[in-house]
Amino acid sequence: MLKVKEDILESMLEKAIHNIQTDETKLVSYTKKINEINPLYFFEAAEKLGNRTYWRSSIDDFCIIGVGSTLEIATEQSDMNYTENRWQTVLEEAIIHNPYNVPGTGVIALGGMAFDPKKEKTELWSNYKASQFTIPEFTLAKIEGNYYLTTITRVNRNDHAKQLLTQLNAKEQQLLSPVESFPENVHVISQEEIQPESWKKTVKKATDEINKHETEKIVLAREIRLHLSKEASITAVLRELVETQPNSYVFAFEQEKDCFIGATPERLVKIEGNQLLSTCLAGTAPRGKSLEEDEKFKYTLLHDQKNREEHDFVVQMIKQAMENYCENIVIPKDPDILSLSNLQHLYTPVRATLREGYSIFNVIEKLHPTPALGGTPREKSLAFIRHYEHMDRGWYGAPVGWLDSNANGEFAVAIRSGLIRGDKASLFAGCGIVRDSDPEAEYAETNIKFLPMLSVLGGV
Ligand SMILES: C=C(O[C@@H]1C=C(C(=O)O)C=C[C@H]1O)C(=O)O
Repeated sequence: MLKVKEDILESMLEKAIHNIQTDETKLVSYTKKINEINPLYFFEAAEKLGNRTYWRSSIDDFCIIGVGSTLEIATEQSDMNYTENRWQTVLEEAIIHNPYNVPGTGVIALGGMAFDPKKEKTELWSNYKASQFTIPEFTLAKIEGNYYLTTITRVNRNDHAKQLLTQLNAKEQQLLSPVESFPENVHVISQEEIQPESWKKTVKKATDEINKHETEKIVLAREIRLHLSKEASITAVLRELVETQPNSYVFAFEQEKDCFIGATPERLVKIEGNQLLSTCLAGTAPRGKSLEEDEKFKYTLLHDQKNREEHDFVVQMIKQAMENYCENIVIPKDPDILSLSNLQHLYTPVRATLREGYSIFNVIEKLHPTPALGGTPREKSLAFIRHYEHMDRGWYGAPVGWLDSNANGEFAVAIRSGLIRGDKASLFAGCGIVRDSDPEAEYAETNIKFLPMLSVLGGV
């Protein structure tokens, strides 16, 4: 990876074009600080400049927006080798100017993957690959009160630096100009649950399977389909998610006319330098209507054997997975509570030091799917889901996130999410089934898990 000192994009472009001998292309990446800008205004202004990606962290003042696509790393293969190799090659050949040693700046890829590439893909997810990462043409990063704009251009030997620069400047101006009006949000006109009774029967089937000692935990998800009052404005939906789900990651991945969007509380992995953070999240209770009731639910959740067992499957699996690539693994003995707007979860943070030679790709591959979204044991529970679940999860329940050229990155598990397609939307929610799960209670739990998305679409 060649780090150049020139801080003028034009001379970088000229030099890159001049040095290209063959038919190859080169990435030129230039990062600068810019004045404060509302990320959602930037997102809105980008509407006509290609697919957009939005990511806001659950705990830090950290938001990234990607606009357009300079390069796609996409594959229908299920392992991460192709993506990792391609990403490494891209970085080795890139010319990068980034004077800020801040995670999330410089060359960055944003993307996600399918929950289970072995499950047949339906038309619903036709625009999303089994693994798809975008290196955007423009990236806005808002990090701890600072604003960084990165421009990434792909040049070939026939390009003209001045011409490229004029085009980039015009787009940049469009992105940074104030938007005239903020779009209005939609509301739900009609709502269809996909086979709820059959889903409850599948829950029963899962508990039978568990009682036969075939498996210990199986996570089952279901879908609701919405008809919206008009084509949804992704900016408007994001604005409401950001406001209503302060303790969650808010994400949106556009592909053509579709957008996978949500607000998930579940971190899969965060890597900064060699410090790794993961989260075990499983076990659910509603929020109380009064402080007293809320405390009661919290206490019951912390002491409920079924929920503790469901949670512990995740803790044990993540611990084991970490042992492959990490040292200094620190896991609290007992879970804590993570309170969200609509419900609360048992929560155990996992901290560790990533050993040298391992990357975020290795960790994702080992962790996904954790028993919070798949089950225990992994292969048997996945086989059950593949066979009996009447839906195409697509990217729901899978890792989504970002990584940068300094090997930092963060991925969340894409739950509390939905796929918006114009004036239609599919929302997804699931829950962990264990020995004594009751189909009606699990059904009720999934109804609460639909709420974060359903409410921002004006459905409640
Ligand atoms: C599967 C979902 O959530 C997962 C399942 C949970 C549970 O069963 O208690 C809790 C948090 C998540 O790990 C979902 O929201 O769709």
